[in-house]
This record gives sequence, C-alpha cells and structure tokens, in this order.
Amino acid sequence: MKIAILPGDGIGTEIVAEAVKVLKVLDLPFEMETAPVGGAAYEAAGHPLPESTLALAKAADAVLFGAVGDWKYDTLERRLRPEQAILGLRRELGLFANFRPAICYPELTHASSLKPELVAGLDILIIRELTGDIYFGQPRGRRTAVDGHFPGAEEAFDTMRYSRPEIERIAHVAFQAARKRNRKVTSVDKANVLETFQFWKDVVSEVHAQYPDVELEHMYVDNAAMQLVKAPKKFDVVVTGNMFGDILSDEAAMLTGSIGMLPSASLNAANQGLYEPSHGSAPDIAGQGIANPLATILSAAMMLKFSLNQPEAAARIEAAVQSVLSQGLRTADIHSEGTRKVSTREMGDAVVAAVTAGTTMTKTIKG
Ligand SMILES: NC(=O)C1=CN([C@@H]2O[C@H](COP(=O)(O)OP(=O)(O)OC[C@H]3O[C@@H](n4cnc5c(N)ncnc54)[C@H](O)[C@@H]3O)[C@@H](O)[C@H]2O)C=CC1
Ligand SMILES: CC(C)CC(=O)C(=O)O
Ligand SMILES: [Mg+2]
Repeated sequence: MKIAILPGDGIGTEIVAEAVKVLKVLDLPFEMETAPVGGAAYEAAGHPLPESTLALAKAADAVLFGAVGDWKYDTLERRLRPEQAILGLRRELGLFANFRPAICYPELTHASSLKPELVAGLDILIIRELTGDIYFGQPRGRRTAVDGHFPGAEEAFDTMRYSRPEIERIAHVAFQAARKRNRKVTSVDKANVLETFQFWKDVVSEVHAQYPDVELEHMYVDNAAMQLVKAPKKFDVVVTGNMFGDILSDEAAMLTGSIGMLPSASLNAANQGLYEPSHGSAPDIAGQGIANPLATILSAAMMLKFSLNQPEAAARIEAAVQSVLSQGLRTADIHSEGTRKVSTREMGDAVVAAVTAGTTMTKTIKG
C-alpha cells in the first residue's frame, strides 16, 4: 500500500507528523513517501505543485495531505499560490466527491458552539462536489467593464458552472451514502437566484427517481446555514456544490467542537483518494505545537477504510480517538474546565498509546 505524504505548510507539517506516527504503529505494510507541496514546494522548487509531487500522488494508492497556504504568498500571481496545489491535485486526480463527516463526540458536546442538547449524538455527512463550480469555472479574470453599474471601470469575474454529468455523479454518491445511513439527503442550492443551481436542483431530483427509498429535500443555502445552527440533527446527508460545501463544512465543524475535529476524504471514480483535515494551514498558530491533530488522524482512518481496504485498522484509530477524548485530553481549541490541555505531539502520542493498547469502538464514520 503506497501512501503519498504531503504535509504542506503551517500546521500541516505538525499534524501530519502525528497522523504518520499513528499509521506506523498499525504495523501494516505501508510504503510512505513524503513530498513538498504548497508554499514549501514553491520555496524549494518554484512551484506549489511540482511535477514530481503530482507524479507521486498519482502513483500512490492514497494521499495524506496536511494543508497549504500562508498570508505571505497573497501577492504572488494566482498560479503560484500555495492553494493552487490542493486545487491542482483535486483536478488532476479527478477527486470530485468530498466527504466531510461532522460528528460530535459525546465528550465534546460542551466544546461545541451550540448548546449540548442541540449537538448530542450529532452525526451528519456533508458531501461537497469538489472539481466544479465557481472554483474551477472558466473564463475568469480582470477586464474593463462594458456594461453593469460602472461601464469603463476595472472589474473581476469568475464563472459558476456545472454540467449534467458532474451533478449526476455527485448525486449518486450522496444517495448511495444515504443508503448506508439514515436515508435522507438534503440538496443545498441557490436555485431562486442562480441558473447553475436551478439546474443542480433539477438534475438531483431526476437522479432521485432511482432512489425511491431515500428521502430528498431541497434547501436554499442561506436557510441551510441557519438550520445548521438551529437544528443540525435534522440533517443526515447534505449534498452541495464546491463553494457552498466549503463554507457549510467550516460552519458544521464548529458544531463538533472545532475545525480541528473535521476530517475529510476526497475520492475519484476509481476510489483513489486524498485525505486531509477540512481546515487550512492556520498560520496564526503554526509552529506553536498547539494545533489539534485529530482531524488529520481521523482522515487517515478514512483513508484506511475508503482507499486501502483496512476497515479494522480504521476502527482501531477511531476507537483510539474516542479513548483519548474520554481520558479528558484536549488540545487548546477543544479545551474546557476539568479537562487536561495537551500539545499537538502529546495528543498524537496519546492516540498512538490508545491504538497500541486497543480500545473498543463506540463511534464510527458511516457512509
Ligand atoms: N486544504 C487546504 O490546504 C486549505 C488551505 N487553506 C489556506 O490556509 C490558510 C489559512 O486560512 P484560514 O482562513 O485562516 O483557515 P484555517 O482553517 O487555516 O484557520 C481558521 C482558524 O481555525 C484555526 N484552526 C485551523 N485548524 C486548526 C487545528 N487543527 N487546531 C486548532 N485550530 C485550528 C486557526 O488557528 C484559525 O484561527 C490560507 O492560506 C488558506 O487559503 C484554507 C483552507 C483549506
Ligand atoms: C483552497 C480552498 C478551496 C481550500 C478550502 O477551503 C477547502 O478545501 O475547504
Ligand atoms: Mg475550506
């Protein structure tokens, strides 16, 4: 099993180091190879996604990714910015289906941004389309406006677009995931304003005809943002486009206690996957040894389950995470009175110890 390890920038290196430690104690025949990506690769090779890094990712059975980016690159031309590395990997590997499970562990109901009773038992799955929408649509650029409110003024534009096959395939992913869960899909759109998302809604409804056993509801994204904090447990699977999914998943992270708790899997049609925490490189806390590594460790568990066919090993990691939380260990982002504040490394060490000791799983990522 070949795993490409791409730590990236900022806390990326800190959290991936902990996940690699956990993978190593599983005693499975992994071949892990590390390569630079993002700002680190720009510094080393003049490009955020060097050919050699892309080739390594393509040849691997799975990619474990940290995060990329730093404010210091904001003035670089767009094609050289660190974020282009993750966008490029998603495009080049065809990783169109992004799974972001938001699970509130029983020990973290008080760390959530919502009242404990609103999040106790929360287990929802956001499925974000990852290679289309306004993040990839062409044309884009800057020009002189020929119409609009200020003809003759400098303007910038991006293109929001989705094709029928792109919507169909992500809709199938969502309905199939719902079949392994509670058989309810909420498709989030902005069909009242955007043609792209009226089309999205129409196509999702058509695909739904093949899944009569799954309930489908449509919801506008502004309402979805509100319902997520009002009654999050009413959702099961949420399927949406690239930009809405990006935003709603950060919001959902706070229901679980922290963005440092939200793992992700990005899959292509061949089930090859890239696994990364849902957060970024967190330049504000990088280098301090305080980042929460659990989202990355849980992403490694998703990798074992979805791409490497090692469900038992994945369950061992999930059980170990549950165990360290019930031991009262907390990084700063999820720390509260009565629990023990630990560093990134101490949290990783505790997960390693729990994996080694073997604990009983109580919570698993489904779908
Ligand atoms: N997939 C990727 O590589 C992503 C990269 N980015 C990039 O990351 C950089 C920073 O972006 P931000 O908007 O600040 O988002 P961010 O997700 O890096 O950070 C947002 C806030 O969450 C905190 N945070 C994030 N991860 C944490 C963790 N594991 N433990 C504890 N606290 C954590 C940060 O300290 C910060 O206060 C930018 O360059 C952005 O483009 C952002 C999102 C995803
Ligand atoms: C470069 C961004 C699209 C990354 C991001 O915010 C995400 O994937 O959540
Ligand atoms: Mg994001």
